[in-house]
Amino acid sequence: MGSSSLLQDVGYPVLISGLLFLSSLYVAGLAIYRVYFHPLSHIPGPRLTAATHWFGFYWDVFPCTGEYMNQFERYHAKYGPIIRIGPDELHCNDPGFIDQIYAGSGSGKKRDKSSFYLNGVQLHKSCFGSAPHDLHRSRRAVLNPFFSKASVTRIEPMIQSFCEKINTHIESYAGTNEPCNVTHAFVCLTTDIISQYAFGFHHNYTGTRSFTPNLSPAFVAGEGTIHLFQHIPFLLPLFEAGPEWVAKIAAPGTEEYLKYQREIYRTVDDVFTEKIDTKDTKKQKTIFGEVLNAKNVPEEEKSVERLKGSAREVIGAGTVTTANALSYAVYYILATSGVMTKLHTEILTAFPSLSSPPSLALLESLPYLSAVLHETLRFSTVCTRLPRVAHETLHYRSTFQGKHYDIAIPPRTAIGMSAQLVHSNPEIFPEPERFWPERWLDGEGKRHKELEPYFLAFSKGGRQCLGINLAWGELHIALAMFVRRFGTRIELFETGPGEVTYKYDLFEPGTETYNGVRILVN
Ligand code: HEM
Repeated sequence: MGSSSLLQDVGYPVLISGLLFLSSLYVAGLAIYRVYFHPLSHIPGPRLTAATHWFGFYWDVFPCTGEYMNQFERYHAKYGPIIRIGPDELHCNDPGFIDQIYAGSGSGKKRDKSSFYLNGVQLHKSCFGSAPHDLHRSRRAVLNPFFSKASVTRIEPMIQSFCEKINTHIESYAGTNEPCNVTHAFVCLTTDIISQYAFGFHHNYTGTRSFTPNLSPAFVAGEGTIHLFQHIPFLLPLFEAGPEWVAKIAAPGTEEYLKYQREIYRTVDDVFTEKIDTKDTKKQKTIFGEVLNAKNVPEEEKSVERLKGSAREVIGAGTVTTANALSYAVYYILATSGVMTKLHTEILTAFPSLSSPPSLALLESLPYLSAVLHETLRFSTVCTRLPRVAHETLHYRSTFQGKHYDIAIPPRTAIGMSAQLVHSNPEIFPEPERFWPERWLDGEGKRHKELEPYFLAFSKGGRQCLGINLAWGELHIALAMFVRRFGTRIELFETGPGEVTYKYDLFEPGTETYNGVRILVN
């Protein structure tokens, strides 16, 4: 019997009903399998999260945006330290398990990234986007030397000169009663620094006193799409290949993100066609010049596609993160009684002459500056859950909130830990909502290291932030130069806690208003 005679016999309504019935049966069967027979079925958590990804979609994509993470605390309170937050994903809220989840390569343990997580950005040709452990290690080895402490020390004068440039603009606001947006100032600063270091040239975002244009709106919009693409990955290549006007209609603001991305790709093309000379070893060394010159880097790691991936990750990861932290620092220093006076006094002693900034090594030895920066990063952290996929079985055996748990997590399971939850854990950070730099200092005012194991701002292990030394360098130099120059002459302008309290998991903290931290200079 042909298909047309089958249709004539049963008719469309019956056929469609049959298909719907079979689909429902499949969906129900899959849900039952996931809840009762899946290798993770023994892990506690709400049934719906185990049964379907659409639960996460509901909280993170539609009708909510980036709010799934905010549910975890109450799930943990109900179900325990390790919970199932998706059919294939777990979340842990016990800081004692950090070293298991984020084990370093030195431990001999392998950690992949989860493909669901990476779907959101699809940076396949980068370290960040390399899911398998070994591939990640080999790619990271190429970039590691450029982010060592010694490399950051070499570019200190460059960092200082960009800081001086933005501070001169900020100075021009003095006495005008005109607010200056320091979030935008710091985004311009970090963008020019990382571009200069990567390519030996920059777009001069630090060139205008209004700090516009800057990449802040592009990043906010771009990060807003990550959850959608995690759930519906085929949309991302379409978005990236499509015209900017389509992006503008579909999700206003994302066209700016596309523009930024295309600009980076053009820059890498210019490097390859030698319009930009990164190989001139007499000039300041650049990341891409060094990679292309290196004899020990395999040729396939020098391909244009590979370097586009790296350029995107390095420029993307190295801008808004550090700029956010700097602007959060300014907010908390000005909003918390006594902090500016104490910090200004410490910095003045180490930095007596405005025209000769001290070395980074000296700045890093200042206990209160270090405490202020750590306390800032406790709030201004990458707020998403950063899952890792262990190759071995993980055994959680511990007492959590008075109850003993013995849970075996099968190999190749994605499990993450939200830095935001750890950083607001009152057992580790008493009065977590309070900005209190002294928690990082001992009774004599010296820095202690007791809280270091719970400091997750840069994540931990083999996939922790590649740019951690550069970030610390920029944070110390920029904040010290800013506070030295403006100290007690500045005040907040129409900036409340909504600007620095994040409500949404948009990778970078998603805040209520996105106006940025604004100040008046007297
Ligand atoms: C305060 C500033 C910064 C914070 C809080 C921060 C935080 C993080 C975190 C949490 C990760 C782990 C992401 C994951 O697990 O998927 C990460 C990765 C990364 N960061 Fe940063 N970051 C900062 C600054 C920088 C800077 C200045 C750079 C410079 C290039 C940078 C480059 C990277 C790269 C390339 C990765 C991917 C590393 C890999 O997968 O091996 N970051 N960062």
